[in-house]
Amino acid sequence: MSFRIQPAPPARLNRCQLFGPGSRPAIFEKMAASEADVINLDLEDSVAPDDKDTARANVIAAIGDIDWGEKTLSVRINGLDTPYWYRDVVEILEQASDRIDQIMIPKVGNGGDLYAVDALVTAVERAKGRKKAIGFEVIIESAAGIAHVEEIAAATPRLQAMSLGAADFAASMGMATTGIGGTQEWYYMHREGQQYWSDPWHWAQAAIVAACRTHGVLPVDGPFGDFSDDEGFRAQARRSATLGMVGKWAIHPKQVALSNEVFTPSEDAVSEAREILTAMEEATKRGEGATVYKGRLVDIASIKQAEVIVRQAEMIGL
Ligand SMILES: CC(=O)SCCNC(=O)CCNC(=O)[C@H](O)C(C)(C)COP(=O)(O)OP(=O)(O)OC[C@H]1O[C@@H](n2cnc3c(N)ncnc32)[C@H](O)[C@@H]1OP(=O)(O)O
Ligand SMILES: O=CC(=O)O
Ligand SMILES: [Mg+2]
Repeated sequence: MSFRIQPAPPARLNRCQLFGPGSRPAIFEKMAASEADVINLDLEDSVAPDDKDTARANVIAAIGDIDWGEKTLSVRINGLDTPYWYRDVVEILEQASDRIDQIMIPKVGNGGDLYAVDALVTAVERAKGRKKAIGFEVIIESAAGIAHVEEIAAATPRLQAMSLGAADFAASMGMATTGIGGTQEWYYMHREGQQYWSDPWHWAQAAIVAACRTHGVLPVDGPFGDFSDDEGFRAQARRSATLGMVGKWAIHPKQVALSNEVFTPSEDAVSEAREILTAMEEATKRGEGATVYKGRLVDIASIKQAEVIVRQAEMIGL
């Protein structure tokens, strides 16, 4: 309980973030033509060390040269524990066109990491007279990141979105898996000869959602590595949506439609939400705070739940 009003996150679509290596410019036009709401041109882990400079140059050129439409355009820079990151920030902000919307900072461990990047970004923006302030998005993908998740969410007004990076997260936590996201073979309960799989990502996702919602940041689920497993992707994305996340990464173009499908409310969900709002309007006129809709309780909290879905539908134009 608090007298403070929960801040609204940025009012933009973030159902799918499509990634592509900055060292592979042949796919940039395909990324731009995709149905993803956000494009992440990667300078980090999908780019080999010897290709870092070329990838950076490719990305700087592509930001201005390619028609990215209405998409949010983001570049994932290298981590603060590498020799590359400062050059990523400086060269992008000195040389790339204003079309870039965000930089994504991987492996953040505390609020101080964002302070450092913010200081550098602010200095370059001022020096170059850049009019459009760049936004930040971060990846929580380490033990330190999840331990300081709320501090990170509160660290800078530039922060727009926060993703869970299942691959690095698993490595940092020492998890016994090489799978990127999704069901993990050993994470099960056993009862009467049956195995019941549980969700090892749940607690980290819930912590991210809570930190994000407290500070008006968009919570996003990261990669699902097995791009041949559509049902696995769908199940992971549905769990994320149920927990309050607004979208998911695609590390292959075939995952874009799956992510958009899950994070776009269905016609039935939208009409039900609208009906709940109507039922509550009528209840309010009768002086009631609670009423019955399709045999179940709806009350003032139901208005807020329904509004989440209706707002989402309105943004998408449904
Ligand atoms: C853990 C993390 O950090 S995840 C984030 C970082 N990782 C990444 O960015 C990886 C992004 N994905 C990729 O690099 C690639 O999709 C790979 C390596 C997984 C697979 O690449 P390919 O072997 O070329 O895939 P595939 O042959 O199935 O591609 C099918 C088509 O999609 C295109 N394509 C492949 N990846 C992408 C992409 N990310 N965006 C747009 N188009 C793509 C291919 O060019 C090909 O196009 P075509 O039909 O016109 O020839
Ligand atoms: O960067 C993403 C991850 O899963 O690691
Ligand atoms: Mg990572």
